[in-house]
Amino acid sequence: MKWLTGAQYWSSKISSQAIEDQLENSIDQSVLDIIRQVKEAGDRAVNSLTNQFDGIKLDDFTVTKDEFAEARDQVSPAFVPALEQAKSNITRFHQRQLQQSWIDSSIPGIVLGQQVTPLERVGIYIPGGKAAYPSTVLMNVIPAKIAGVESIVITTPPQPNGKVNPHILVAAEKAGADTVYKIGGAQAIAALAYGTETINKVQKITGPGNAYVARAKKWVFGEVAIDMIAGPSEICIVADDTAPADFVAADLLSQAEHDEAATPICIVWNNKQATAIQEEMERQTALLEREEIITKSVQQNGKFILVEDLYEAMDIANDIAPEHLQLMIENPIEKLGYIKNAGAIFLGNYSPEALGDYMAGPNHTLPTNGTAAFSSPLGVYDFMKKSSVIQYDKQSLLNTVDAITELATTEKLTAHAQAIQIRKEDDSNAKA
Ligand SMILES: NC(=O)c1ccc[n+]([C@@H]2O[C@H](COP(=O)([O-])OP(=O)(O)OC[C@H]3O[C@@H](n4cnc5c(N)ncnc54)[C@H](O)[C@@H]3O)[C@@H](O)[C@H]2O)c1
Ligand SMILES: N[C@H](CO)Cc1c[nH]c[nH+]1
Ligand SMILES: [Zn+2]
Repeated sequence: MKWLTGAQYWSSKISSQAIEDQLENSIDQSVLDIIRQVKEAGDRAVNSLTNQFDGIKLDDFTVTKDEFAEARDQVSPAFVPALEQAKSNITRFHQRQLQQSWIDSSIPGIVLGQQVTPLERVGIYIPGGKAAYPSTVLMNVIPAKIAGVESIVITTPPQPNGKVNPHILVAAEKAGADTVYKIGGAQAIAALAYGTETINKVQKITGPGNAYVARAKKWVFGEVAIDMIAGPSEICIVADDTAPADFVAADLLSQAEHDEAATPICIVWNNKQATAIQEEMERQTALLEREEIITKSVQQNGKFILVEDLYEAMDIANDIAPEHLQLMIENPIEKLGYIKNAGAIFLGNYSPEALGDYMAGPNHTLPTNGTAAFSSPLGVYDFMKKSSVIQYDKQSLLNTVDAITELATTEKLTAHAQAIQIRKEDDSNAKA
């Protein structure tokens, strides 16, 4: 982990941005080339890109019924009840997000309302490069189902044997996805956005992925809707002396293990505490399976930020706007009001991010890379759109003629004024 003071944090932001910009440029070049290939050559391009990036030649990307059946036999007996438990918690939480259409007719002669309609076709990206994420299947498909989306398709990278990870398939089936395609990376995003011979163009793409996936979503936005930029995982822990060093270390490592680009950050105001956490991290890393990935992510992106006090810690956390923020401090709920920017906020020593990743119920698809400053967790609302409803009776319209005419003529839009005036004239003719 890199050690910084609060002052160094604020001044380091400028130089690190330049490095990030360079990185994004090189990823953008590859991503734009991939998108162009898929747009021009459809399935043929998806085929050769899958061969290039996933090392497998596939004739057909669609997961078959036999493959679903095979997957059911491959998962351990304990997996299905664990999945069911998570499904039940995620469903209960997300049902509260369902928005209803409404009609207001409280003003006589006027009906106004908002009609809420589910999207018809959505595509969900499920990461599958360095690890497979059945939990992410639940987190994306369940809100889409609750919203009432008709067609839910999943794309996820094939494994070297040409199959999809069986846990992803079992989760897809349990959550109610319609089709799963074996396509990963930016080529999957392009196929969903523009359609190919095999894949129907969708209306919206949701789901997290690595930097290629995240940038591809950004580039296809406009052709389709996207949920957010959910890229490599981030965890930021604000820890006071009451936080057990081994818990803090374990939580930082839990997100570092996602990939080399994951970012663990710890903000403390006690040097001794930071040293204890660092020692714990080293001890625990050596015992973990994904030691190599963890070490890279910790060395490249990890930070200890040593600040003056809790309030400076919270200022910096707000500035980072992390995907996940853990407040491992005394009485954390009392400080909730200070936190403005975070995808998910975990309070206390017994609410580790891993709880939210799998089981608590709130969504784990969250804005990353500072975008939590202006975006929200994935939810049922991401799978619904709204139409406004307006009905005026004749008298109510006539009551507004002068005001509308004034506004329309101010904008020099006389055809707008005419569309209103014609109804007034119609009324005068009727009376004459
Ligand atoms: N924010 C969230 O909610 C959330 C949830 C789960 C996972 N994640 C993140 O998702 C990410 C998953 O990443 P992953 O890599 O394991 O899986 P992934 O499925 O996102 O990416 C794998 C694909 O990337 C493409 N790819 C790899 N190298 C490439 C290259 N050099 N050029 C072009 N394309 C290339 C390949 O097509 C491959 O199929 C991690 O960063 C993890 O932190 C985020
Ligand atoms: N921490 C990830 C979101 O950044 C979600 C996840 C899935 N599985 C484990 N973790
Ligand atoms: Zn995680």
